[in-house]
Amino acid sequence: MTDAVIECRNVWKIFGENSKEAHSAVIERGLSKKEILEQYRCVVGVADVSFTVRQGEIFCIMGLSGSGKSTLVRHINRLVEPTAGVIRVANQDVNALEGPQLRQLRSQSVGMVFQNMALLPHRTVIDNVALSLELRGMSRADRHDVALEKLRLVSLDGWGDRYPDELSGGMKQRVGLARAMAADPEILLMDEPFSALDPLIRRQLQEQFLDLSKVLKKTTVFITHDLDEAIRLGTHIAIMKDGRFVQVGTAEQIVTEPVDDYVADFVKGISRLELVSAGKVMQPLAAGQTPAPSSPSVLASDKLSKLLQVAKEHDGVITVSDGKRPVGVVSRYDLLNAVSG
Ligand SMILES: Nc1ncnc2c1ncn2[C@@H]1O[C@H](COP(=O)(O)OP(=O)(O)OP(=O)(O)O)[C@@H](O)[C@H]1O
Repeated sequence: MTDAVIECRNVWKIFGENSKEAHSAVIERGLSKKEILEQYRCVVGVADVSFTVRQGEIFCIMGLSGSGKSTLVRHINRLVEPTAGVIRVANQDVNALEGPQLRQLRSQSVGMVFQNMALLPHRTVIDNVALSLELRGMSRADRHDVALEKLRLVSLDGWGDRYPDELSGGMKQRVGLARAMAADPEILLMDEPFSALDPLIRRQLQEQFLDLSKVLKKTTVFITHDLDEAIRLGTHIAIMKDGRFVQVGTAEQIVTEPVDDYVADFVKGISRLELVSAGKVMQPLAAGQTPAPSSPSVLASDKLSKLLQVAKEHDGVITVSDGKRPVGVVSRYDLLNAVSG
């Protein structure tokens, strides 16, 4: 599709001197990460990963430590070169970019936000935010205008003249976000940007980021260890293991249809109430079947929390409609089953 902003096709990253031989061996003989290490002294960072992120989407990548998340994401601005595969950003082959085009990709098209963003301690907050604009040669007045606007977006107006060590951890992260946005990149790569923060601040920053994302329509790849965060933010979620994508889908798909025990372990204990929809848990109506007219009705897109509310007030089955006509029913048994997973 034309609105794909990031496309990765069959990307492999194998670290080590014999990476090409190791890559051929893994393609021909399907060796595991462990076997590649033993036989070729190479580490598989990313194994045959393909994905597309469209304009305005937030693509979340999850996986245990060492599963390859950071290595994969760093291919997008070519901080890492692939052993094989193609990475396209805004229809450009990233690995074919040279000198000025590559610099442009890194400084203007793609912004990065990390956990513990390093701010420059001897610069004020506003001068930290305006850094990329200064490097581009923008005048002081103009870059301060842009930086002030970005500080406002992250609710830090009034803090521009302070120094980083006067700010809390959460405020520093917000300055980091404002700095990334001041460069106005089309793409944001976020590597666990909120994970060092306490849960309340983290939640606030997530909400702020979601709001900004809707307004600014940035295309984002977001690494997180926290499934709640991925569910809250992600248009799609990918689960990685040993360099591979084990499953890619919406939060609802990942939680209700985990493809294996590894994914099932990730989603264990996640509340389904705001995630799973009536359409997913209903029994479809058979041809000619009509639900009792007295049964209460919800929409197929309504979540389990809504079904529970309705079930508190009515004993019988609940009708599910597509907005025009009934398409299924949910019994108490179906509902309890869906809530307990
Ligand atoms: N420069 C490197 N040289 C050799 N191996 C590397 C290098 N960078 C990463 N690796 C290996 O690649 C694999 C993936 O690492 P990566 O840092 O991408 O994982 P991650 O999922 O981001 O982990 P974490 O959640 O801990 O940040 C690991 O086995 C790691 O040891």
